[in-house]
Amino acid sequence: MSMLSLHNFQKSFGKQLILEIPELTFERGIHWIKGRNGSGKSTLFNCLAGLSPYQGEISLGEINLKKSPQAYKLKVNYSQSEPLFPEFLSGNDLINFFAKLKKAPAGQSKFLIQQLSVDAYADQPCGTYSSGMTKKLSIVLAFLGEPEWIILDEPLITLDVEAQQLVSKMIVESREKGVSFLFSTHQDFDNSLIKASHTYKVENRLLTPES
Ligand SMILES: Nc1ncnc2c1ncn2[C@@H]1O[C@H](COP(=O)(O)OP(=O)(O)OP(=O)(O)O)[C@@H](O)[C@H]1O
Repeated sequence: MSMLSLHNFQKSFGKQLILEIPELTFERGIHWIKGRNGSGKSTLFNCLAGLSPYQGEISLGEINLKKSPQAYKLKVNYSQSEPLFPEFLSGNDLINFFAKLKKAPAGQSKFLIQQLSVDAYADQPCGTYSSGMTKKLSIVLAFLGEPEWIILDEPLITLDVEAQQLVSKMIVESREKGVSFLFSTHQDFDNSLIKASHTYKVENRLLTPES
């Protein structure tokens, strides 16, 4: 399992510089990124997931995201804060698609959809889902395959308490199997659920370690 690192990283929208991270390595573990709304957490995650262009380098061990995007994306999974899925596709359509893309082991999709009770609605079109149902689907997609890292933007928002506990349990159990995590919250939450090993704050374009 490899470390995730940034080197001379900069992200701008037009002329506006949003983030500047000269050098940073995320060691294996569970990393909690804090920051107020608009500080740049989602922008950072979109870059780390390979969904948004940036300047500088992002690497997973020896795998450079710009040079080997497919190899990188096989090992780094992502759930967006408020995901939008095509409303005419069903949860099952997306799960089957992602399972192939991420080379999911046999039986994994079934296990995950049962674990989060997504099986109750996975045959319905995504356009009919509540925000909590959409969020649970996106969490299932983020766990598919054999990722080394899973990035979860605001993993607990819009979920009921039971689902929050299930997702927290999935994170803790996957960590025990060696998977590392980056997750964000814009407000404090009870860290005894997820047990983050490192915390950071996004502020003034910088990502500063807190512990
Ligand atoms: N596509 C875009 N074009 C221009 N500016 C953008 C774009 N996306 C984000 N920004 C700006 O980048 C900054 C960081 O936004 P970002 O969404 O990453 O913040 P965040 O910390 O994730 O907050 P939130 O929790 O509200 O999503 C904000 O000032 C935002 O206005």
